[in-house]
Amino acid sequence: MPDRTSATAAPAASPEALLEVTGLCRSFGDVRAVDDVSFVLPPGGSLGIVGESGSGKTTTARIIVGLERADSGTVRVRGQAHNGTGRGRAARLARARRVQMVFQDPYLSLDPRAPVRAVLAETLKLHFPGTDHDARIHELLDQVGLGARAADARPRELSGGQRQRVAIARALAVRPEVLVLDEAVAALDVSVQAQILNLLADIREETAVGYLFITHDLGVVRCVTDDVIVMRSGRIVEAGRTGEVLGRPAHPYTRLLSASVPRPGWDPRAIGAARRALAEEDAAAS
Ligand SMILES: Nc1ncnc2c1ncn2[C@@H]1O[C@H](COP(=O)(O)OP(=O)(O)OP(=O)(O)O)[C@@H](O)[C@H]1O
Repeated sequence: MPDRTSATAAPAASPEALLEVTGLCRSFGDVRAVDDVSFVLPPGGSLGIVGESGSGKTTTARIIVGLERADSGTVRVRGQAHNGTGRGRAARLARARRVQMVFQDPYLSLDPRAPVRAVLAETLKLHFPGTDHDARIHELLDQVGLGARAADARPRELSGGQRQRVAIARALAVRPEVLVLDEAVAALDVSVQAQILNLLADIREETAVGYLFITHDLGVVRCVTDDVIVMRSGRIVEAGRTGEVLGRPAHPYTRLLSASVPRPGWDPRAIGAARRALAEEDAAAS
């Protein structure tokens, strides 16, 4: 089996990195939510973070966008420190221009009563005050496949997929370098999910924005990421090229995640076997 566990535990400092996370740690009481997490996202790359519920994916994402503080470790965007210092308004806006986040539920992140035009204008005014934003609003709607008519709709009048397009447009409004997508398609039905994933692939090609995809869905990871890290109990247990990690998982935990996905010819007993292998590995490690 390939050893993919040590390569990412301490990535070499890379002048080419778009996003570089090094030795990130965060505990809540006794819970080590994020435990020495390090990875590199290259410019225009797409990296998936997978793991079961509670493995530390969201806490990692929240630290990267500045919604949560780290106990230790660094986050750098194009070599510049992105966490820790600079809590003032200007520093917060500068951080937001570099890294934006799209959440699972656009209902919670969008004001349901504000027309889409106002949602986008608010973000544009905040980051680019004193300019006329009409043309940019139409450009953004076009970019996410919504017609100009959507500008006057309120989020509650839109479908789930359309709302998520608005949330993506709002994130793109500041021309971020990194987009963190936290279970961004999990609430959508599969056909709409596919449309949004296609849209995100097109946007990456057009803009060279880098993606950090937080998801528990290995199908999503397979579709839209180049590289993946697998988290368990706050730690990275495996990392590498997505096709290789999912095609030939090296760690018993990754094998368990993979065995848990129903597919043609799938035998649910594989889950039991994978669980036993993981328990054996845990026992040997303790
Ligand atoms: N604000 C908090 N206070 C206390 N514990 C927290 C807090 N945020 C996260 N945790 C704990 O940290 C661990 C990691 O949580 P996190 O949400 O990062 O995992 P996750 O992999 O994103 O899970 P999910 O897929 O369910 O969102 C969990 O044990 C969680 O209960």
